Amino acid sequence: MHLLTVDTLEQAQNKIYSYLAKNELKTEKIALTQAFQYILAEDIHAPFAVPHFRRSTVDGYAIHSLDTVGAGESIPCFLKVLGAVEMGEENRYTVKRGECVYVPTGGMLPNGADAMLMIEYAEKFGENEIACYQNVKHNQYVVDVGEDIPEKSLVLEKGTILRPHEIGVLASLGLAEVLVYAKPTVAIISLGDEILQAGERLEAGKIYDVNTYGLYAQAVKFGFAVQEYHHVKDDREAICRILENVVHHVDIVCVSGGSSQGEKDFTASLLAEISTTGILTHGIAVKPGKPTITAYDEKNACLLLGLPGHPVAAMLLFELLAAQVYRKLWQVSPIVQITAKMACNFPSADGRLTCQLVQLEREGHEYTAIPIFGKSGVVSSLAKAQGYILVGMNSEGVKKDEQVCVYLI
Ligand SMILES: Nc1nc2c(c(=O)[nH]1)N[C@H]1C(S)=C(S)[C@@H](COP(=O)(O)OP(=O)(O)OC[C@H]3O[C@@H](n4cnc5c(N)ncnc54)[C@H](O)[C@@H]3O)O[C@H]1N2
Ligand code: MOO
Repeated sequence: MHLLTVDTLEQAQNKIYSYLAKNELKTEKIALTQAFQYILAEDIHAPFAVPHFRRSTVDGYAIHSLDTVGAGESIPCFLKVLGAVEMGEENRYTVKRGECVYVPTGGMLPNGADAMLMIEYAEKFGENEIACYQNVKHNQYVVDVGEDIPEKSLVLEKGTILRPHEIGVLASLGLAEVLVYAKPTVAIISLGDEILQAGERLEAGKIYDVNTYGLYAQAVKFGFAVQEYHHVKDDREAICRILENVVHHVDIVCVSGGSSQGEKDFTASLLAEISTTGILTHGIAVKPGKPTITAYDEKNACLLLGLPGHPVAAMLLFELLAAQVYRKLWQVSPIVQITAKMACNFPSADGRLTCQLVQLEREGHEYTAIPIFGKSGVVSSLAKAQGYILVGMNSEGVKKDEQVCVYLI
């Protein structure tokens, strides 16, 4: 009888981390248009203040706010119009007391003026005058120099995931390129005599390949680049050939299936042969995902993961191992979690950390987490889930109505 000696999830993660951390993280300069979902590899300081000139936030007249003290709907004050600031042009005017200049939204404020009067509260009066029907406050509708981003301030930190929002901020600084971590390249190798590819005829005993596509999308979601994917039958020689080949040109090899101890489960022995470290972990105290294998090839700086064939386990373990360890290396903030109330009692697995997929239901301002029961081979549970909860290996479980952290997926 051969039982797996299991690592805790943390031990398995730390082993991988210690090898990956020996290599310098690869970075590259990329165009801002391509930067979505990359991770920033440098702190960004503002090279200049944003805005770098005082701007109006409305269409109206740049004025001295003190001129409007006491003005209102029935008692206007009168201001002389000097002219208009053109959009995108440098201001040429100086506004003195009793004067004003027309400025469009976003235009440059003239010298002297300290506030904007919206055109809705102004009425043309004669050739060069307006009647002002509002008591305008100092700085009203004006964005000061550096009010948005002060010069030299830290705008974005290294390790920030670039969403459209951060890309907009970088664009405001006039940056056409940005230094990011290069996406680690991934090869996915799905094993199994029973696996069919989409488009092939469904036959008794066969199933369609889920893991190649699920892992592909997981990799993209977490900032990796899938370089190649292969389906290989349970033939030791064939698997060995492909592993020996891909290990030279990707950063991570994800083998799906063959992780357990069946007659045709070759992953562990092959990863032991191919890596320089031998097997780092075979068996993690986590449910699902127990038979997961890790190894590292120092010659090619390649992480080797033997993920369980069951799709729920394969996708989850990719997240817990590859994604979380790389996020730690990149110093990315942890995966977003929300608090929810447990819908029912939920037991823990004996001596294993349980990662339980849950559905979220909203009641008013609170969320309820409903466990999705199903074995880790049940694919439909993946699409129902919005997140997962972790139930500690030494915990007795979670009680109904207890508050839990839900990691969003
Ligand atoms: N005697 C034991 N049997 C099993 C154990 C054990 O400890 N002792 N562990 C079970 C657990 S837990 C898991 S998880 C699986 C792990 O299996 P393998 O990694 O060896 O994978 P396979 O046997 O090849 O496949 C398992 C299951 O997953 C399906 N599969 C595989 N690849 C795909 C794919 N690309 N797309 C969709 N589904 C896939 C496969 O058809 C099997 O149903 O072992 C248990 N057994
Ligand atoms: O890892 Mo297995 O997926 O526990 O079912």
